[in-house]
Amino acid sequence: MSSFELTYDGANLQKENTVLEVAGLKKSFGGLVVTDDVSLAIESGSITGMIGPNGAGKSTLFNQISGFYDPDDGTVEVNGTDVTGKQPNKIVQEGLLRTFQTPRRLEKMTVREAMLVGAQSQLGESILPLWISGAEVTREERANLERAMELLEFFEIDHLATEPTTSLSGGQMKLLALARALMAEPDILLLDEPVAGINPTLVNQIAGFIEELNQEQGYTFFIIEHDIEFLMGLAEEVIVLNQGRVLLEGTPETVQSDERVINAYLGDM
Ligand SMILES: Nc1ncnc2c1ncn2[C@@H]1O[C@H](COP(=O)(O)OP(=O)(O)OP(=O)(O)O)[C@@H](O)[C@H]1O
Repeated sequence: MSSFELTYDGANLQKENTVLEVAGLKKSFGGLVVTDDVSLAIESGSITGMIGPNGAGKSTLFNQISGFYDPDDGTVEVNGTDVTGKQPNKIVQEGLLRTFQTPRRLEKMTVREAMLVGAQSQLGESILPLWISGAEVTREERANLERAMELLEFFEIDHLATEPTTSLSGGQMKLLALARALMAEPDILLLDEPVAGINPTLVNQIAGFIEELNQEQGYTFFIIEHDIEFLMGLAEEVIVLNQGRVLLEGTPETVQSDERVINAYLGDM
């Protein structure tokens, strides 16, 4: 595995050790209550998992935290700043970014271009390089290009840099989604099913990447995943969501042996 130097400085950290704090988040669609009074806190430098049955409200919760949905009630704080109801790119600027279950294919772009456009849309800034914008390449653009290539190397997809994103496999798209997310240098990354539908070798490889990013570079992760082995191997803390509510929060051992969790979720697997 190649390494890359991270310019992460934790500058956004203000509140003691808490990078994300969610209080009383509620969201309904029509008459359906999807998240119901969800409160949780994520410590800086941790890996936290979230499990729960299909339709429990996990992705909806991530959408509210990251600004893709407006909560009906409740608050979201990132690094001590209230970001409730803010646009996703503003929340990225505060240090929180989410990935999606199904990454976009980014038609007509090469992998390298997708990295740079990713950073642009995530940060709401123009960082398009010369070959896209025709403008003079600034020092910042050069730095972004360098970081893009370092990240592609880290995820071992640098050989695909000039390939169209449409030629990537599902697993390679998952790696690209992670690499693009890191362009923004978020303090906390919310990953929505980062290993769904990919082969076991790549699942292990992605677990290794996440572990390295967490342990050696200090990134905080909050991960939704149905692959229990993957999640329990990575997370120190697991939150169980059931019918829009937090059923339980605890270590992987506590959660896996809890009868309510087995009945509501694990028993079906
Ligand atoms: N934009 C929306 N409009 C209407 N209903 C929605 C919307 N988004 C989510 N829902 C509904 O909210 C419920 C929870 O969906 P959500 O995707 O959050 O569940 P989940 O726990 O992530 O499930 P899964 O594990 O299957 O991905 C579902 O019944 C879903 O149909």
